[in-house]
Amino acid sequence: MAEVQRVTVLGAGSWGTAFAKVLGDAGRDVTMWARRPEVAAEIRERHLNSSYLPGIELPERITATADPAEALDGAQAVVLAVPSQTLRTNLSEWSGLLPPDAILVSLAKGVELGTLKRMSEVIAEIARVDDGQIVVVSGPNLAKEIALGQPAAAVLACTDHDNAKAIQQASFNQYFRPYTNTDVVGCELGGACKNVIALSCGMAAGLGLGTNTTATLITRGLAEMARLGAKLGADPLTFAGLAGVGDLVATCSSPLSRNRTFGERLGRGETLEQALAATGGQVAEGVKSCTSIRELAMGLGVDMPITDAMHRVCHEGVDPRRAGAELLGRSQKHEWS
Ligand SMILES: NC(=O)c1ccc[n+]([C@@H]2O[C@H](COP(=O)([O-])OP(=O)(O)OC[C@H]3O[C@@H](n4cnc5c(N)ncnc54)[C@H](O)[C@@H]3O)[C@@H](O)[C@H]2O)c1
Ligand SMILES: O=P(O)(O)OC[C@H](O)CO
Repeated sequence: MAEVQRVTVLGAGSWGTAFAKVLGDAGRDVTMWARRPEVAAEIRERHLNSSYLPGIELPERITATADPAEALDGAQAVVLAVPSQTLRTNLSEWSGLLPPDAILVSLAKGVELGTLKRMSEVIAEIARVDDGQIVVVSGPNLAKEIALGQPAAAVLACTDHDNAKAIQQASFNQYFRPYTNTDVVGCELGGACKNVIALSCGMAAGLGLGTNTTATLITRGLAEMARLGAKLGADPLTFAGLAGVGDLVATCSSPLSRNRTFGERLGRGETLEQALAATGGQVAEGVKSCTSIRELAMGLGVDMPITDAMHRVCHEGVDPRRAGAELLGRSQKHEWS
């Protein structure tokens, strides 16, 4: 297994920047690509990214540029840290610049609208690489907490165990503990589905509901993501791990979660447009993934009632209170049917 020392992070948003810090604190040489030249300059010259992680000092070994060719030169691993729905377009622009043997690391948690592909499937298609060259990062990783150096674990999923190990070696440090996993399907579905469930938990909070409701949504959310995973060949154990329960608990309960916050605004009566405006341009993936995951599930005959409800609230104008009442009014069933 070759040691990974030179890493490029494409995307300087919240998680891209926090993950770059993880790598820098693990002793790697990191070059970030930022879409806005002023963000690149601030990272390079002042070791700050005040637009996304105000007050966080970045390691001196992180540099940044707005030129993707410069960023990718000599990279042994390339971290893709852009939103799910723009990954295809972003990567199409970069694919000719990727060093051929570089391990591609996916941070995005979503399912592509239209194609219904997971992120590693989009990467394999656009970068024309074997799936063993793609490592998926998932788990309870709220960017701000990680950037503050608060302890957290993550999963690095790859069909090629050596490549997962290489990124594990490159990223573990005093506060970040990554585990390897070979269940790419389960880890990606967990990461995408939990965003939708976090929307529902936020919505419940916005409606003034308490902990029993949150726990019910988390647990039944877990049941519906596990049903989808089973149909797509995921390992059921994955959903009991960091990419399943772990990420659900973090995202569904933290006020730092963009998805939970978005749902809370809808629950309080804001419109989709008002909630979108309040994100300040940061991505709440569940708002789009509720539609793609619902379509994926429907095509496979998998029942995902909470995801369906979130789609109808976000995109069909259904009132959150009515969506809640309809969820409760469905026909009675066995817990595991
Ligand atoms: N923030 C977190 O705590 C966190 C943790 C784990 C996973 N993730 C996932 O990582 C992915 C990236 O999240 P983030 O928090 O860094 O998002 P963000 O919204 O904070 O940043 C997105 C970055 O992508 C760039 N970008 C490039 N092309 C873009 C385009 N066409 N439209 C919009 N942005 C574009 C933006 O400039 C920005 O630097 C998401 O899928 C998210 O679910 C986020
Ligand atoms: O802020 P959110 O809702 O995008 O969630 C961030 C991470 O995915 C938590 O693991």
